[in-house]
Amino acid sequence: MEEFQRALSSRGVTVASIPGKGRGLVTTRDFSPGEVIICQEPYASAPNKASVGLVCDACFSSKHVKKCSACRVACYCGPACQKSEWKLHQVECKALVALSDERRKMLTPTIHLVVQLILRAKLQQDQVIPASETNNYDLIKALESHMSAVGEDQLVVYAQMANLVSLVLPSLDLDLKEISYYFSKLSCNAHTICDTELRPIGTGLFPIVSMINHSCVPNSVLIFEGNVAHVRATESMPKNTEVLISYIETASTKEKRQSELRQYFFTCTCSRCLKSYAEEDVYLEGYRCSDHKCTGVSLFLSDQRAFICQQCGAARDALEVERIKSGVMQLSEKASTAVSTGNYTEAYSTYKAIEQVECNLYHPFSLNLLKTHENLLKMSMELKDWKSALTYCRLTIEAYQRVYPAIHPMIGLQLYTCGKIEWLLECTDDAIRSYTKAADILRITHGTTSPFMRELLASLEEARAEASYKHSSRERF
Ligand SMILES: C[S@@+](CC[C@H](N)C(=O)[O-])C[C@H]1O[C@@H](n2cnc3c(N)ncnc32)[C@H](O)[C@@H]1O
Repeated sequence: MEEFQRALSSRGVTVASIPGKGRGLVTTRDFSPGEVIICQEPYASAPNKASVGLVCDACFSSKHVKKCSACRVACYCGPACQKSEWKLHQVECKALVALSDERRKMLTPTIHLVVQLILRAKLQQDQVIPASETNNYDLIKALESHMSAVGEDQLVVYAQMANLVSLVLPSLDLDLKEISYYFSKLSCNAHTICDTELRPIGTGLFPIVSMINHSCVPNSVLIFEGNVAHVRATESMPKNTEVLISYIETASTKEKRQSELRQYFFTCTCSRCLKSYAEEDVYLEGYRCSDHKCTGVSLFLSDQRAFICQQCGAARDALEVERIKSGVMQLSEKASTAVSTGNYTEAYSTYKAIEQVECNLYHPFSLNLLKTHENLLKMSMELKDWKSALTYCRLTIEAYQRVYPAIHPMIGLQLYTCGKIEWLLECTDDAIRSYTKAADILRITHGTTSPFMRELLASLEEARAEASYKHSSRERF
């Protein structure tokens, strides 16, 4: 631990005991917005089901990926990644080749992650592969597992999964109880690895990042480049500030956030969660007043068995609301089927029907309506209907600005999409405005050096050049 703390202190952070939270990561110097607090490669990582075979197992790049010719499971983007993983994969490869087709099917991403973790630990202990002060087995051993709080049913699942791991690695003398601990550790310490546009592509265990506690009003953000974790400050953080990220989607009500956090065995006490009456929740899940001229929000009052508008007192029959909601559910199923079969025209018209019903049912700030607008944006983009796409993109940006803090990657990414659509529609000045706003946010959350950011900055330059060309042509003629 001393070596670990020494390595951290050179990065301007330390691990400290935080009342009510166990350990936490604390700054030992000032950090400004956009500064990288931690950058770390995973101790172990595995692509998710949708990305297996499409991304490199070593770096998660999706370019030039080829399968290992022996096991046909592991994938690499080139000789450098294959070589860097070879000592570990050599052992894994033999185990995979020996597996029957039936057993190969059991190799889920979580099992794969634990196999990687066990092999790295063993090879580091045998000094076959190097360990470092910030990426070694002692740090994994010291991670919180909450094993004593895990319920009976979950323990049975962990035991079954441990058994599967031992079937994949029969040549190792594995302690099944210890493997169950790994699964429990992963459940409260592993992070979902997302691509730059925040689509999940895998899971990884990062020993320093695992020291960071959660807040629903975080001061930092975790973004990945490939499978390398980057934690950046999203606000000014003076020395002695606890680094806080969000483990969950923060655009949801307190009840939903607390329920999602149960997997981590704590109750969040951030400023949002401490509010006894959260006005934002009322709007996020609220219904529209039956009088459409009224902007109030209706809440279900059980004693009156009706939804009552909090502004004008108008009542809405609970049974009628339930009937409309079940109609929306049926339409949603129809839309999902249309999406999965690639029938985007039908999906678009079904989401339009949902939007119409929801506009009459929910308050305009409702998360349900936001989801429908996100779906309509996706479908219009699939159909290359750029005008509709622009309408829905702008609507979602307005909603994101209500539900997220000003510096949030989701707002930056949506502004970037908006800029791209405006550019396609030849609305150059609008595109410049959207790209500029996107860059202002994303240079804080994503930094400036990744290919993704270079692409955004190049698009902004191109739009500016086009605008000044148009401007100068107008002056000339
Ligand atoms: C990824 S670890 C973070 C480091 C951890 N505190 C430790 O001591 O190892 C996640 C665990 O930290 C604790 N934790 C994280 N955020 C918390 C919070 N806001 N309040 C209380 N406990 C928290 C929970 O025990 C959770 O399962």
